[in-house]
Amino acid sequence: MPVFRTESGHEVPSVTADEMREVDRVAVDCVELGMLQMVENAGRTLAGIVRRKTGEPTQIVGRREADATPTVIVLAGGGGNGAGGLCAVRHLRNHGWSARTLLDRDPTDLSGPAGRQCRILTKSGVAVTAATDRHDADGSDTDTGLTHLLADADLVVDALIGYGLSGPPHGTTAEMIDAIEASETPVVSLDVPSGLQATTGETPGVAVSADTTLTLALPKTGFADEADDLDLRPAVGDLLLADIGIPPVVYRRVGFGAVVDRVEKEDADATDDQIPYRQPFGARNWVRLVDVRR
Ligand SMILES: NC(=O)C1=CN([C@@H]2O[C@H](COP(=O)(O)OP(=O)(O)OC[C@H]3O[C@@H](n4cnc5c(N)ncnc54)[C@H](O)[C@@H]3O)[C@@H](O)[C@H]2O)[C@H](O)CC1
Ligand SMILES: [K+]
Repeated sequence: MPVFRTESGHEVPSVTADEMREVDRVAVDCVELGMLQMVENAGRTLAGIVRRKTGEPTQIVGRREADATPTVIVLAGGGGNGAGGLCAVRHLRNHGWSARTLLDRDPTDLSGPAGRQCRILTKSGVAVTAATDRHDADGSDTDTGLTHLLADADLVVDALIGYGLSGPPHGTTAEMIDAIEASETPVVSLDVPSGLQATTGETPGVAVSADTTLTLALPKTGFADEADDLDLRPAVGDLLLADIGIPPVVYRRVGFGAVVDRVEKEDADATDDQIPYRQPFGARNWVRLVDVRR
């Protein structure tokens, strides 16, 4: 199991998609942390990273006028990953960023956390549309029109698919991944670059090549390439880890991870509440992961 390291040398164990699902389950069932709370923490941190990357509305230099508003396009799917993207749109707009979102499906097809985040946006007067609903002046199809839209943006957020990828991306989702790949606009992927298997790092079909990946709670095993001396996969880009508020006792209950084991051995008599699993975040709610060891 690859162990990731922060810039200051703090070690963070990685998880497979199934282990992450188990962390989620324990967080919800045993600690009563709500899925929507975790989504909110993910979306808010994502918005913060996007703001850092695009600059204050009055401070942008280079591509735009000094007083321009940064434009961010969030491409969102229908699962937990899309929910985080929709949440980030709200936080970006609250801070004055021009953020809009396009879904890989009709908004009426959303349920669960994505449905809730979508309703919060629409009830706040923010339009949420399917990428296929776009009617471009030049009559171009979804794929081409979307590529133009992305090219005009300052940053694209990829919140289409996270650790829930099942088989090669298909339909509108695959077209949206193609459009991201065809544009040269910087991409921030939420949790996992869409199309990449979180556990193995394989790409069964089209996949996003991210400039930055903001992964949630713990890094995923597939981010390190077993065949290439555990190097970070280039498709992950700059790897950041977000704190989504999961308390250490959840990781202990799930009972995985070399780092967790080692900490337990050092403090074998500690009770659940005392296990000193050291969160790597320090004073911030995200941290950069720079390398990996076995
Ligand atoms: N503790 C956490 O880590 C939390 C993670 N969160 C986020 O939730 C996702 C996982 O959510 P889930 O709903 O299980 O799956 P996804 O959103 O990744 O994907 C489901 C979504 O994708 C579609 N889909 C799957 N495969 C394909 C395909 N081959 N082609 C097209 N579409 C596909 C599927 O139909 C669904 O719509 C995790 O990654 C985090 O981002 C939360 O923030 C809560 C806590
Ligand atoms: K994603």
